[in-house]
Amino acid sequence: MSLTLTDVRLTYPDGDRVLTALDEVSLQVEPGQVLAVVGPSGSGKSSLLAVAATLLRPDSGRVVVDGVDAVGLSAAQRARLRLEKIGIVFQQPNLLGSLTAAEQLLAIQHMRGVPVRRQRRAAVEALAAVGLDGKQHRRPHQLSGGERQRVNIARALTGRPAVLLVDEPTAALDQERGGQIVELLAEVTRQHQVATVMVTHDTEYLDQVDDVAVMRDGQLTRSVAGAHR
Ligand SMILES: Nc1ncnc2c1ncn2[C@@H]1O[C@H](COP(=O)(O)OP(=O)(O)OP(=O)(O)O)[C@@H](O)[C@H]1O
Repeated sequence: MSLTLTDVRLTYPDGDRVLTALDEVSLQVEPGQVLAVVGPSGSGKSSLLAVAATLLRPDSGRVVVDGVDAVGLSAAQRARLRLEKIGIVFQQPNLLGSLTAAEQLLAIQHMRGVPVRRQRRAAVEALAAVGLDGKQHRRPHQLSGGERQRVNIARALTGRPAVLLVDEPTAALDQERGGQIVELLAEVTRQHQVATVMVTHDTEYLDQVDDVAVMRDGQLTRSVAGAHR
């Protein structure tokens, strides 16, 4: 249930030249671990998440998700891999406005072909596990920003993914709620034994993660400060 990137190179066309967004990037995240990736704007963090999510195919290198080498797969096979093994938490909780918190989770299960009736109880339990006990009937506008992000995290975990990819989860939150969200991510990572990569600008929460890597000009280096656990 781990995530491994080996010597990943990704370029974008840039006029008559190419821009190297990821320059021989390697990383490994084990089940139950959170790797935080920090770095300046434009350094390649979103590109890294997109490659790890198998949304972008690298020019070269290997991306192995829970033992499956994703680079050689067709688009349809990658879509299935994402559905079965990868949970994604975006910066803005992109919840559907007309659905309740529980229905957000059920909609994903429906897309996976799981009969919805059997899943209702699991959805309520998953929401309780992220601290939303009793709020399963609320629609997004009836939840706070932090609570919406909790629904987002519960939804990403619904399919029991091997890998959780998180993009700036605290960007829309104040410091206290941001800290609580990172704490929750660390907790669910251990409970569900997922391999989590979290891209963040917020360096104040890094004491809660297992490892920190720094992205600069497309190159990823391990930070000394991160190796504290
Ligand atoms: N679709 C694209 N086409 C061309 N260049 C791109 C594309 N997407 C990103 N880039 C460039 O690739 C580099 C890395 O971008 P990326 O979005 O991965 O950085 P980032 O670290 O996530 O930045 P931010 O923190 O601002 O979100 C930047 O120079 C960016 O301009």
